[in-house]
Amino acid sequence: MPELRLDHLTIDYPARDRGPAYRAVGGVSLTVAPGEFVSVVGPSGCGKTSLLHAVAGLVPAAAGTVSFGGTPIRGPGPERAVVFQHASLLPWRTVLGNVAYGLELRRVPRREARARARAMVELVGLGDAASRYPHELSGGMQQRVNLARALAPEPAVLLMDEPFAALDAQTRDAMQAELLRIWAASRTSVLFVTHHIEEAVFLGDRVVVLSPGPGATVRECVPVPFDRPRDTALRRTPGFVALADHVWSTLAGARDRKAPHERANLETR
Ligand SMILES: Nc1ncnc2c1ncn2[C@@H]1O[C@H](COP(=O)(O)OP(=O)(O)OP(=O)(O)O)[C@@H](O)[C@H]1O
Repeated sequence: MPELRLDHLTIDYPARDRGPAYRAVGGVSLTVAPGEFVSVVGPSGCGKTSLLHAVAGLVPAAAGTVSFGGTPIRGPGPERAVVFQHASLLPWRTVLGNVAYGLELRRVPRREARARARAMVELVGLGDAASRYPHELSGGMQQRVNLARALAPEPAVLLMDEPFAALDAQTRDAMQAELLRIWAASRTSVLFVTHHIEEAVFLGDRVVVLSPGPGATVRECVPVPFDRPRDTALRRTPGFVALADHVWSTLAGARDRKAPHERANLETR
């Protein structure tokens, strides 16, 4: 199975006037093994989304490379699927129709597309809502459809950009547990960008902490040693709290530990 590799990835944005380009990402090296779940955190504006977009093939590398299975990535490809924060479903299509849509675009025969879409809709727990329209769904249900739509073409890598940021805390917790269940069943690799440290630790095999921009680099790669499957009760264990605290300290670059309310302020934009 091929691995995703970022090798000294550098991302520049051209200046609006004649000034120098803005270096958002300044040489990030990272590998994501087949089936691995890697979380990415970093200070606001450090270049997390830019990094994800470069892996998706939506933003070019100014220097360095992104490759999948040894082949350089130069644009979007079917082996990589992106899940954004907002589901952006087609309002005139049902849940099933939305999930089948991407397959139909890829010229998968309609019957097969519907069968595969049906399986994905079941996988994300929306079997009973397959014929509903997006406006009849809660935010959490819409994100499940978004996830099913991304998974339907059976990508090798799932690129997720704060997919649960717009959800309330309870739904977010439920969706994290759901994502782990779905990931375990699909065994895709996941690169997951989030502002939320507990989320990064709960989900990931590793948490990659980026430094502040401009020119963000990897400050630390923190292994997450907790067994799987992970239960939501894990979040309350001393080991989890200590690891989340370590990630937070690394992110803040601070030696002192801040009070939880200060930490919450840092995690939100
Ligand atoms: N298309 C663009 N043109 C110019 N500058 C951009 C563009 N996209 C992003 N940037 C800049 O690059 C930097 C990194 O942005 P990016 O959105 O990747 O960071 P982020 O870590 O995902 O941000 P946040 O934490 O706020 O979600 C920011 O300073 C941003 O203003």
